[in-house]
Amino acid sequence: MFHQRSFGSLGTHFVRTQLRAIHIGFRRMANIATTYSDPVRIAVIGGTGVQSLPGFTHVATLDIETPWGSPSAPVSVLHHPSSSTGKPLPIAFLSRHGQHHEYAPHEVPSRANIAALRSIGVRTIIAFSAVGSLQEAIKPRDFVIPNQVIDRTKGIRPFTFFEGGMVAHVGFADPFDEGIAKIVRKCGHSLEGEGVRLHDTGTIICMEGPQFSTRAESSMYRSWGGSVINMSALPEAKLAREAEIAYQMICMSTDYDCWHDSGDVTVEMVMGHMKANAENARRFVGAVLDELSKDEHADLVLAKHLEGSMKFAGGITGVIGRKPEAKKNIGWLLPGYFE
Ligand SMILES: CSC[C@H]1O[C@H](OP(=O)(O)O)[C@H](O)[C@@H]1O
Ligand SMILES: Nc1ncnc2[nH]cnc12
Repeated sequence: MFHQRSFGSLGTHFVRTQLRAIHIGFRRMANIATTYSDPVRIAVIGGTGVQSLPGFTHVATLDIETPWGSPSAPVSVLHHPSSSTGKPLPIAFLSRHGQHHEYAPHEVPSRANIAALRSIGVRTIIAFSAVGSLQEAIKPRDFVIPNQVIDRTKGIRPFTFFEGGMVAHVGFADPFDEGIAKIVRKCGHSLEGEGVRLHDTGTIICMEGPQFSTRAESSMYRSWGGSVINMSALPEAKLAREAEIAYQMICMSTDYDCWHDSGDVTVEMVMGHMKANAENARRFVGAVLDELSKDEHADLVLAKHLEGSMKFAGGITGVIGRKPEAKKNIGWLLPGYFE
């Protein structure tokens, strides 16, 4: 048993190393750059079933190391052919659960993900999530643009950049970005009738997982007014707020969790709906990027409304009390804020 286990882990390491080598080899063969000199302002985080964004021109793959470790995958820089400006719009794409869905929800390195995106200039994130529906009216394959979240994670995920000698308390009354949400809703409605059904608002219950909910929990969440349930909105949205990034989730319903008589949620169910509706998700994100690339949204995309907010939220620790390691890390995330 012992031998089997140690051989197994060596084997896994070997296979991973080989896969990485093959992957880097492909990147070289495909002539994909490993650096990108212009700032990238918009990122898409892909969730379950969205490990890549087909239909965009892949121009660079960035391996970024942060004080909080490596992100869940290399960050891809894609060019979106903007219909409004004519210039290609660079966007970053990051697969939340890794390139092959190897990170469970509680293992996703969210701090590294958000810090890595911020470090290349990202100020707006559109995050995808596969969710269970807690309301009859939200049918499988419907999209929901959430405006609230209830935290049912268990405190086992690192959830702040500010600790170890730098304290911050940032406002989180509205966990998503209403300015970005308005644009996302408008784009979603423009696709209605072409297979997209959209719910303009909703409350996400973000549970710990990785196991799905019990029937009692599912009923309780419904009685709380929850619209949908996932395992990924937090701490991602909180960390984005601390990084002064405008963050909006787009949820796609894949099941009725376990409260409904149509059958309990399974991974097959989630993946089946994600796969069947992938083209709608792609068209949806394309429409959102088209709209965000317009000059009139430049300040919104740059999250000017959040700029500088952490100087005050994070200025609570007296200069003498700031620990060098924490200061160094925060300096990496928000250069020049706390000198
Ligand atoms: C595979 S079902 C549970 C899984 O799906 C959702 O992932 P994501 O939000 O990344 O699309 C949910 O949050 C769970 O992680
Ligand atoms: N029922 C569910 N519970 C939690 N996360 C989910 N993601 C998709 N369906 C889900």
